[in-house]
Amino acid sequence: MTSTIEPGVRAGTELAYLTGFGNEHHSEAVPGALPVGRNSPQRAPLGLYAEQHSATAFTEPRAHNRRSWVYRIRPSAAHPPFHPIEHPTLRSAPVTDGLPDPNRMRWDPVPFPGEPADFVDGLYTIGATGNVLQRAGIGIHVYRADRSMTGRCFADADGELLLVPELGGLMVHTEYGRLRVEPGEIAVIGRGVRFRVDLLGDRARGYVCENYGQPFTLPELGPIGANGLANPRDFQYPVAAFEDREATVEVVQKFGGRLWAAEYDHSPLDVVAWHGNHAAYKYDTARFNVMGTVSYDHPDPSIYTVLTSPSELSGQANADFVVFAPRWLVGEDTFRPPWYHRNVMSEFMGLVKGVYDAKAEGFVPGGASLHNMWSAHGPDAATYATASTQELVPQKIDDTLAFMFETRWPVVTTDFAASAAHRQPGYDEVWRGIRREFTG
Ligand SMILES: O=C(O)Cc1cc(O)ccc1O
Ligand SMILES: [Fe+2]
Repeated sequence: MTSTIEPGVRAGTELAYLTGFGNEHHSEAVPGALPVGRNSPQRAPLGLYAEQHSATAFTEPRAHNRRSWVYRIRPSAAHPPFHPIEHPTLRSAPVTDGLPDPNRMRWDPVPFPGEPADFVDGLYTIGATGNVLQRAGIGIHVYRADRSMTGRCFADADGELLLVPELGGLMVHTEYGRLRVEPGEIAVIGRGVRFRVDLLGDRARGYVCENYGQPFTLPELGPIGANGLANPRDFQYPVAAFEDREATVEVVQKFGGRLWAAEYDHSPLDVVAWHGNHAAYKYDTARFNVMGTVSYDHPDPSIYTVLTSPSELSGQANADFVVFAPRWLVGEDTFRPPWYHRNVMSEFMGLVKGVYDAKAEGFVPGGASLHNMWSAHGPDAATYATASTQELVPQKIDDTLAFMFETRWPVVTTDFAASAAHRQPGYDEVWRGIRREFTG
């Protein structure tokens, strides 16, 4: 395992978590670091600097408001100028070198870069939608890394980052503390939170939803009731852990669709204590309480929503994160896989492990598919043949995890993803073998 602590670092505490989605959490790595009864005393305890970090406007309703107070060794304001840097495979919306494309698309896993790459180097944009400067839409990326970030931190001012590891575990060191994330788990790094990623193994790969819009929250449950789907208590936030490190650290931030870098003379992961509801968190999808039919028909996949980023149009999400987790299928007189459909929402799918029940082959872990708005899709020919004739005994879908980033806007693919060698040219063929069965 790569070291989780850089030289000269003093980590405040053991790896531990605070539980509860969106709670007013509080944590101090050194006893007495957190002020009591006020956010900004004349002098903060232990010679720390108080700083507010907001993810929502001050005036947003309480139910949506996200902000935290951090108590740090140096205020974030103490930094040199940022200068733009290049990144060959990272793009933002609007994607100007791509085309909105009605074709169904599928890709094999993106190859690892030819040269050593950390989490930031290996980012690769498949597509994006909306407008990064207007805080609407999403970017869809893959990360590929074969080395940890050393002497380097990253922050995204353009969006919060939902990470879906597929290969290899990550230790994510954030300003708010550390998250250890393995495939099967997800992490969300709040907008503007600085972090660096260490690999727990030799290589790591996964998917990223960069959410330019409103922060992810839990979906309403409606008639489901007070419990179910992703339960709030299963979301884990880091305890404070800081780096007291006087050395050159390159801080890279994504701002307005570009990367900017500045050379700090200290680690910005120097928060000794914090309280609030804007941070970073993780969730184990094995905890997802899957709902499904116990009578007939395949339900709409909205019942698999883990997190949603609402848009200003009620019910039409800026982004939904949906998981297809292990579950029992028991529907009677029912075509059990997803039905054939055309959808206003655009559907990007990835696979963490196993086989997805709508695709008998070709959709592989680390691969991806994009079914843009109203593009007709559904089970491949082999899946239809099996599911329309098999005996309908109770069946467990097991050892699998597929997921979907769904958005209300069409996704524009980057030119390099659309023309990539790992794109499957014959994807349409999976539906070609569907036979005419009309008997009327
Ligand atoms: O297209 C897909 O495979 C995703 C999906 C799954 C499902 O169960 C119902 C609808 C849907 O779009
Ligand atoms: Fe679909």
